[in-house]
Amino acid sequence: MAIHTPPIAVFDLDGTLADTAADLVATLNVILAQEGLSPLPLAKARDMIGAGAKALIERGFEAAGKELTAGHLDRLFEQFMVHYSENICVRTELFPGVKGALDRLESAGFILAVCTNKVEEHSVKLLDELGLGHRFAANCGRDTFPYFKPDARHLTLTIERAGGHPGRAVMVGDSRTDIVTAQNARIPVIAVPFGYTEIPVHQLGPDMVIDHFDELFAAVQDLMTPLAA
Ligand SMILES: O=C(O)COP(=O)(O)O
Ligand SMILES: [Mg+2]
Repeated sequence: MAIHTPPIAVFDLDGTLADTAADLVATLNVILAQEGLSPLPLAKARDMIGAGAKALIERGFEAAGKELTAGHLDRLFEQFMVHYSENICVRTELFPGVKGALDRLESAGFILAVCTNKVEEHSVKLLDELGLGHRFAANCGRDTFPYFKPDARHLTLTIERAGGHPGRAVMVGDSRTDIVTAQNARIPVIAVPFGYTEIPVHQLGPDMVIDHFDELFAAVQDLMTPLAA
């Protein structure tokens, strides 16, 4: 690795940078209603987020007691993507402290990137609407590469595209998918406990858990100091 390679922090999007559940579940409920099924409460459906929109539809229909054929799922997925794109930032908000934490990392010379199982177009659109579009050197979705989380290459290729190096990287995420991805890539991972996961994140083996973004910089420093030494 070049001695001057700047450190990089890679963020998951849904449940990590932004609380997207209300808008994702609202779209899911439009699709369920269209199929004659009752809406799912937000509290029940939020933990179904994290493996992409298709998985969310599958999990939603399973919870509503209806099986889908592959063709039917594909058609509903198309409809979901159109409706969600038009309603991507109605109730979605950044989690507290995100902007300050990004500022802190940037002023310490970190490259910032996003690695999400949202499709890239939606990730770009949402981060623009949240006023963060310009902050990330790479914004890589489920369809950016032929690989997606938990495949380590989604993360390592995001790092490469952003101009970073896996040996000077840290991942921040909210789910088992993120933790496994980072572990597969041998990159340290910090978990946030306020995202979308049925199993509490501290039980999923992250290197650290932070309760608020105000704690991120210190956690990153702790994890990366030995790497930088
Ligand atoms: O499930 C999704 O839509 C994407 O989730 P992620 O941003 O947590 O990877
Ligand atoms: Mg997530």
